[in-house]
Amino acid sequence: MKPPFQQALGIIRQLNRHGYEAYFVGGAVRDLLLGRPIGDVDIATSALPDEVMAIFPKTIDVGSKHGTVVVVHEGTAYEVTTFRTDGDYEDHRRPESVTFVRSLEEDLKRRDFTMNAIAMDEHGTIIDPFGGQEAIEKRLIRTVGEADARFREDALRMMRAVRFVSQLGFSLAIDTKKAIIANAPLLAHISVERMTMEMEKLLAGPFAAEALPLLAETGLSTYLPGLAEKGEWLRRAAAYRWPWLAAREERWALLCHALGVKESRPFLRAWKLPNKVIDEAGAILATLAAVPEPAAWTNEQLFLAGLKRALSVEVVRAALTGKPYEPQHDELRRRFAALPIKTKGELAVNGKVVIDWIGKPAGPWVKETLDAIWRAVVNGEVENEKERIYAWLMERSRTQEKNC
Ligand SMILES: Nc1ccn([C@@H]2O[C@H](COP(=O)(O)OP(=O)(O)OP(=O)(O)O)[C@@H](O)[C@H]2O)c(=O)n1
Ligand SMILES: [Mg+2]
Repeated sequence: MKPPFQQALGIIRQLNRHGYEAYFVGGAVRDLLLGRPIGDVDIATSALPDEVMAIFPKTIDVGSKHGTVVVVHEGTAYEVTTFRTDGDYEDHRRPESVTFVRSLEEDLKRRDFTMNAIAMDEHGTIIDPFGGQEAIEKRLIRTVGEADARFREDALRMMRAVRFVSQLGFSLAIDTKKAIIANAPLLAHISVERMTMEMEKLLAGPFAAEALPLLAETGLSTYLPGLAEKGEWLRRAAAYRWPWLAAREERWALLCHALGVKESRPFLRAWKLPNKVIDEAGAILATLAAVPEPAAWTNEQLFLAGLKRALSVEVVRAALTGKPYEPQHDELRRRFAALPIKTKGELAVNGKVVIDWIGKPAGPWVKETLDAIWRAVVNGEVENEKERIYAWLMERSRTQEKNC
């Protein structure tokens, strides 16, 4: 058996030895069949949470009420979840209570999509009662059983469907798509945080250009933060090279640009993103506007942006225009390396030195003077050396006096 299943096999065997059924389930089995990199390995079992905790020496009760116990096995944590059907759904979010069942098939039946409802036993045998493998072969995202019911249970599944389109390049099965269109308003019951997690996976997928217009086509965008009026823009977002982007800040910046968002801050705040992401995406957009083409970077702009952000700006521009970003990146790296200083901290003088030289009490003039100094250094007008800067500063005040 392949890693990482091999490492978790001991848990399945141990449960089997105690007379319980146990299988690998969910995304890991799907990704194994797809030949994709495998994420977290999840295990489903007929053993009740207490029974699981009694068998394994190291367990963490992360939600035994919902059936989930974390088993720490050879240093790795695995979620082991008792076969269950979800109880009553309130507000179309995941349920308050669950009912434990003793059959695998009942457990698989409550899952979202057929490709996610496949199990694998300790011998690597696939158990696929709902045609998940067939859906994978046909590259289709199809709900297990009645689509309306699956989306009413947890409305976030509709976002998951479109996110899988972006990650896998699959299509939505006709009935599944129809049900999303019909149930899209239920998304209003879902917390922004959960929507944002799906949106970030969607934006990072290799097929984001196909998934974004689908948000508009299905009507989901009507219920997403700041996207209600952006249907036409989302359709046009298909033209951009989303997979070229490497960081979440770049993706959110491109989304703002692609949607014609005038003020990125309130838009990104509505998605409840961390301030660091909001700030960086805003800074990328501001610099993109200030530097209208790759050849237009001044030394000062490059210094202020720093190399990392400058590269982000060019990759976002490239994603918008479709022109390759490598030549711009090479040029920016070369120019940044040639800057005499990379940060203001590297300046040979500081505020205290300048106050000593000029002999005036501290005030806004200190920052103004330091700004003039780093600009002169970055532009090659003066060497980053104390005496040279002193001479340059004296010369500057002479000319300034003359001009007054
Ligand atoms: N709203 C949801 C979320 C999850 N699941 C089920 O729980 C499994 C694990 O959920 P999760 O890890 O959230 O998703 P994955 O499908 O594993 O996707 P990823 O690769 O992003 O983890 C899914 O495969 C699916 O069977 C579900 O039925 N409904
Ligand atoms: Mg998973």
